[in-house]
Amino acid sequence: MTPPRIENVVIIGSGPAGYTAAIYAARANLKPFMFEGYQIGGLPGGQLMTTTEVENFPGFPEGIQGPQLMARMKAQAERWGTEMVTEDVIQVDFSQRPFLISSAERQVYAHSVIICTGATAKRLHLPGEEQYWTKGVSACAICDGATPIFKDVELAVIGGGDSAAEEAVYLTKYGSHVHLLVRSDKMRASKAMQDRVFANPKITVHWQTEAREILGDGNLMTGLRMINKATGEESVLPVRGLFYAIGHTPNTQLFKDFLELDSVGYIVTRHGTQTNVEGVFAAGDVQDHEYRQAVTAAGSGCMAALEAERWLSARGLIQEFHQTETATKPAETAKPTASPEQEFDPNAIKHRGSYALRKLFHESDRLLLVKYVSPTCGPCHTLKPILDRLVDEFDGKVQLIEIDITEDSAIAEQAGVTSTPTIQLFKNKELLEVIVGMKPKSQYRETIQRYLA
Ligand SMILES: Cc1cc2nc3c(=O)[nH]c(=O)nc-3n(C[C@H](O)[C@H](O)[C@H](O)COP(=O)(O)OP(=O)(O)OC[C@H]3O[C@@H](n4cnc5c(N)ncnc54)[C@H](O)[C@@H]3O)c2cc1C
Repeated sequence: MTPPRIENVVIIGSGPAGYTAAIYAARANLKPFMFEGYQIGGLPGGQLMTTTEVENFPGFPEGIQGPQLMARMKAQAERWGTEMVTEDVIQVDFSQRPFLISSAERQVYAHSVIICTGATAKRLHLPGEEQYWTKGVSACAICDGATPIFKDVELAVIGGGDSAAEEAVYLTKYGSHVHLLVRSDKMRASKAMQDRVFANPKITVHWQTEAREILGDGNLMTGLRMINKATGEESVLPVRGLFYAIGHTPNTQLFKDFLELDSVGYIVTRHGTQTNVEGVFAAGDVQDHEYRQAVTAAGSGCMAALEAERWLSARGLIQEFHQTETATKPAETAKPTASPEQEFDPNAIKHRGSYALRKLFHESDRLLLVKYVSPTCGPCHTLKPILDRLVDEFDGKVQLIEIDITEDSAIAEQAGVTSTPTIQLFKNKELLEVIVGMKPKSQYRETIQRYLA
């Protein structure tokens, strides 16, 4: 029997920390293996897949969309030979060497592991929150506060700790007034932070107050319904922005039996990114409750890869993989593309744009999978490689058409698309099923199989 392959390094998580670790490990000829994640601890690409403009990542003076930034990091990690699978890790065993890392689809052995599973900002899941997320509602004032929609309007922050106090003060730079909603009759924030809040004439603290509902005009948030728990009185604040500062949950559930965690569940690291288990490193938000920025996560991802390489090298465990010529060659500039009419091939499996959709809708006798996406939609980026691979499994019986709703808004409106990703299945001009949002991979496969049967 062939012994199982043992990876030099497995990276768990694909936010800025994971991709940066992958770039460094791959360039060190370690050929890292990455579990990008899928659903359990956030999207592949991490938290920035849920935001729009990122204005503070160095190198992008004009700003960059979160999903675009992550796509660039991913491409860079892939270019240098990182092997990636879009799967969640569901179990690890750090008590044995090599370590064992398992997803629902495979088991991987590794001499070293870099954990970059990030943290998830806590949300209250209030009525209206889904609808107005990124349209007024945010979990990161430092990231989103300077966005034009928050300029010179009233804003609200929920929370009573240091982050809430800091964010309220920070937001006074942009908003006309900031309302701080504190659940109890005192704040947990340090005395110094509280003093800054109370001394700021642009902040009103609402004690013993809880938010109940986010109101909006269908497009943007316009208000917040809240209740004073002491008096029972309900009122509406005319705020155009709401920032949660109620803490983060680190994605460390998987590791609690093996790694030292602090009192709130973050991985404890020493001398950079080392955990209490030799050969296991942690980088990014999963071990940092203080800075929680893309650039600090990327920085610690770099440190973890360098530390893993040194650790492997000191123990003679490295199996080197040399770079291919393609990786080391600078990327070619894209060639000009032909018009949709010239490009259209009725027999192709994958298509893009309204021209292809119209032609296939009227002329194809195959099952059509129409995927509506938008450039700022994180889950859309995640779904792309998954559906691309899936339609290949069906030997040409399915055709996939991608519609970017920002380019083909009329088509999207006609199709009744209100959020992305939306998948519509058609056969012989008949709409068979609509799937909204990102679902488990098996659901897409089963749905296609059902209509092909
Ligand atoms: C709305 C919003 C806007 C933000 N804007 C900015 C900004 O403008 N500038 C800035 O610097 N920072 C911003 N931040 C903060 C920034 O996104 C984070 O600091 C950064 O993404 C942390 O990177 P990370 O790699 O540590 O983790 P994350 O980005 O959280 O990535 C974690 C990764 O781990 C994966 N994962 C989790 N569990 C598993 C598992 N079991 N198996 C496999 N994979 C798993 C997830 O799928 C994900 O890929 C923002 C955050 C939010 C929420």
